[in-house]
Amino acid sequence: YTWPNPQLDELESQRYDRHGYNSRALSAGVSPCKNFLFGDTAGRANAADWIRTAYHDMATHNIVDGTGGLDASIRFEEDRAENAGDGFHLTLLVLTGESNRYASLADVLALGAITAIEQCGGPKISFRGGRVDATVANNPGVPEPQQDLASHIAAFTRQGFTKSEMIGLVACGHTFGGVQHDPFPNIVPESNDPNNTSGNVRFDSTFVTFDNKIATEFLDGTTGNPLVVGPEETNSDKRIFASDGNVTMSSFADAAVFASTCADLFARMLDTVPRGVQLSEVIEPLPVKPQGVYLLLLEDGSIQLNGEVRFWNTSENPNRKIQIKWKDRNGNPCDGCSKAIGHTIDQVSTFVANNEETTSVWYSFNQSATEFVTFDQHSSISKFWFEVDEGSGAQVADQNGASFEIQDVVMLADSSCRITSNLTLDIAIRKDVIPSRVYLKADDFANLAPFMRTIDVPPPASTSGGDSYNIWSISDTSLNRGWTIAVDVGDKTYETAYLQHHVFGTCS
Ligand code: HEM
Repeated sequence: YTWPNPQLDELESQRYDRHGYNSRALSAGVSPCKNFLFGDTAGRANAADWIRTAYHDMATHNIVDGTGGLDASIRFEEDRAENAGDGFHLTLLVLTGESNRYASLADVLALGAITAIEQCGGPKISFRGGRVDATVANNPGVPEPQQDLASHIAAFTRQGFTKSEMIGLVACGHTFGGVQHDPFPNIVPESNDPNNTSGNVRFDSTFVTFDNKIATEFLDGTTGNPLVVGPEETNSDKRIFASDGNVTMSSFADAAVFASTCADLFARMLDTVPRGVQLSEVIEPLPVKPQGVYLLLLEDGSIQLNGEVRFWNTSENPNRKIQIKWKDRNGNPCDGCSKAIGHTIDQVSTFVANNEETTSVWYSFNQSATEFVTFDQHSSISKFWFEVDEGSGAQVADQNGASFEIQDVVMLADSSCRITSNLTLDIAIRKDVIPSRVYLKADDFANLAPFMRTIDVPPPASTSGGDSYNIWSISDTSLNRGWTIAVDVGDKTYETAYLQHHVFGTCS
């Protein structure tokens, strides 16, 4: 995709910015893989809960009528017997906080599962974005261990999976985690282990690692999987795994076959959404990605460009020099529209999948850079790009000629300020446009899922702000999550970058 695309930019960041500089929160929840944020560390793991939650959320899908699928409806379904245990509740507690207007809770549930799998030894999984959060529960239909094989085959057929895909998906899921005593006392006896108060009995000997031991231990008879060696009535894994004469499970003795089969099945599981929901293309990392880019109208009348840029799959090079270059408001090249941008050795991040690490380096054109990028408000900016010199001549990084576009119709003025939670926003709007509406778009939450409110900004009593801009002002105490400022002009909407952590001075 082409930057800027606020939704895909945000999903790309949550998907790929895992460790180190500018890392997002999901990976911390499963680092290390045995991490469990709610006490009892030996028996449970967030990684297992996040994967199980994604499956149970999806498992209501009906391929015939198109209802159900990965849509975060699990939050209305937690009290059903088929959703026994507190894993869903605990998962939602963590993952809700990562959702926002661009990343639905359902997208974050998918990302949580992908992060857990990829980071804990699993293969890279294709991720598409655009899931829509349900507002009510779906029909029940998550398989339960005491049900017979015929009903499990029927349940997976309804979800869109064949019998061998059912065997695969159960094995891929059950390479993580286990069964706890509390929700399943008939399957797992009470535990006296002070380190494992949930009494969790694991599906395989490596319960926080993606590997094919779920299959090899089943095949060689050493498995302790409580859904294989437990009471016959609830041995659903035993019935499922053996349902094709062990053909599928035997193929998983080859670790590469297991990994590639699981990569496909997990991706299909996560892409199972209610009919009518349109998912994006598979989101790949942008090779050169600006982030947090915004314009600020300063009190001296100049405009400041703030932001950072990530160079994917790149390592440190002390000889590297990077320039940001830009064109003026009218798309014309301009003298002096070029500046060296800054980097320090802590501006490095990493991403893990397939047991391989990818390194990225970041450069800044903001407070942490040596100097700000500023320009005159009359000439302003319309697009920018980078020139990267690794020591052997400059290469252009401009999205294959498209450059990185930025609008200058609306931006925050530096005179904006705060008194505790009361923000006074001074909004600079270009004088040569006639806005039909100026409003804030503010993120909010209902039933653990994000939604957007709008707050209209009243027109200014008098005009000010220099030759090119008028200042509109509003005070608001409710902007405690992400927000943008939008301006409707004709049938176009201009919108600022998504502001969340902007630092305001205190109002005088
Ligand atoms: C017939 C189908 C299935 C049945 C009957 C089944 C049953 C169960 C049961 C009884 C538990 C124990 C839950 C607890 O004690 O908290 C469990 C855990 C788990 N299941 Fe399944 N499952 C099935 C399919 C799947 C699939 C398709 C996936 C994912 C692809 C999956 C992923 C998990 C994970 C990761 C756990 C571990 C949770 C933890 O340790 O907290 N399951 N399953």
